[in-house]
Amino acid sequence: MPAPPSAPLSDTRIGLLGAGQMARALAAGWVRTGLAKPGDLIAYDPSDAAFEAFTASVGAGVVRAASAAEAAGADALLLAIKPQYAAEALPAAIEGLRPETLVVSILAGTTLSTLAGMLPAGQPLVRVMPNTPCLVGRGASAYALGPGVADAQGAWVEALLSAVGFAAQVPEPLLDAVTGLSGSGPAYIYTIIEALADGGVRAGLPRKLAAELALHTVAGAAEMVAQTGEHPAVLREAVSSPAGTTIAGLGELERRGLRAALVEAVVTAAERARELGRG
Ligand SMILES: NC(=O)C1=CN([C@@H]2O[C@H](COP(=O)(O)OP(=O)(O)OC[C@H]3O[C@@H](n4cnc5c(N)ncnc54)[C@H](OP(=O)(O)O)[C@@H]3O)[C@@H](O)[C@H]2O)C=CC1
Ligand SMILES: O=C(O)[C@@H]1CCC=N1
Repeated sequence: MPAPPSAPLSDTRIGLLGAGQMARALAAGWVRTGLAKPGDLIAYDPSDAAFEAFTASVGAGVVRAASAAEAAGADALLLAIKPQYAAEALPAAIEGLRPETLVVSILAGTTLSTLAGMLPAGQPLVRVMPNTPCLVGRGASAYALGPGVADAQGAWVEALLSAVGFAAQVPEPLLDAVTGLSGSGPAYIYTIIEALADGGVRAGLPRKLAAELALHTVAGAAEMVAQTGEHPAVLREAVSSPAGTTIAGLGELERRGLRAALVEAVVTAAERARELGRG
């Protein structure tokens, strides 16, 4: 099997080191969009439960590697373990790596330079920060190319990420901020959806209806920003009648600091990514 990117995406075998939440979201997204077949994916994860969940999401036919080295023998290797385990897990994978194998890391905080120090000299390496909505084709990912990566390999990564959502190439120092915003961001939005639904219930709505209205309100508002191209403030003003309900609700959000809380959440998560990178 030729190494990426000379092979068509669909003919490239992708090894995965770690088959947990994020590996599952990416792999299932690739299969869902027809970019990969389950049999193209060879995953190593010591956890039976994680591998079973991986197979259930991605599809029958995914290959369970018996060792990290076996997964690393694919055409590209996705590093999808926790950053804290990298130093311990990578030596076993390196035994199976070929010099041309493209290593794609999604480890929060772990820099290209740290990873390169753990891999054979000259190993092509890309650092990516995806997010779990890749599972449904609505991911938001950013990536930075390592020094030895050919343009065509960068294009391969861009295609891999674009298949499951938005993707942007960035200078590596921005990736910790990306982690704080879009990597962790789905969790902030799930919290907002949950809280809106709770508010609906407090205001008297049945729980199921409140949950549906909260979900569709968030999805619809995001789609309005995407489709109209308007600044969110313009769209917010269009909802806010003078002396109306919305301005009363917004006042409460300002008093209770929602805006500042979200800003600080992103900044604090980005700082945590930097801390993880320092080991
Ligand atoms: N979850 C997210 O939203 C995002 C996560 N990331 C990054 O993705 C990476 C994975 O995160 P996530 O998927 O959430 O984590 P998970 O814990 O869900 O997945 C990691 C998996 O790796 C397994 N594992 C542990 N040791 C090894 C090993 N030596 N070899 C192979 N597999 C091993 C774990 O098993 P066990 O549980 O038994 O230890 C677990 O099943 C992290 O580096 C994270 O920073 C990036 C973007 C978003
Ligand atoms: O919480 C974490 O560390 C990972 C990285 C980005 C999202 N989840």
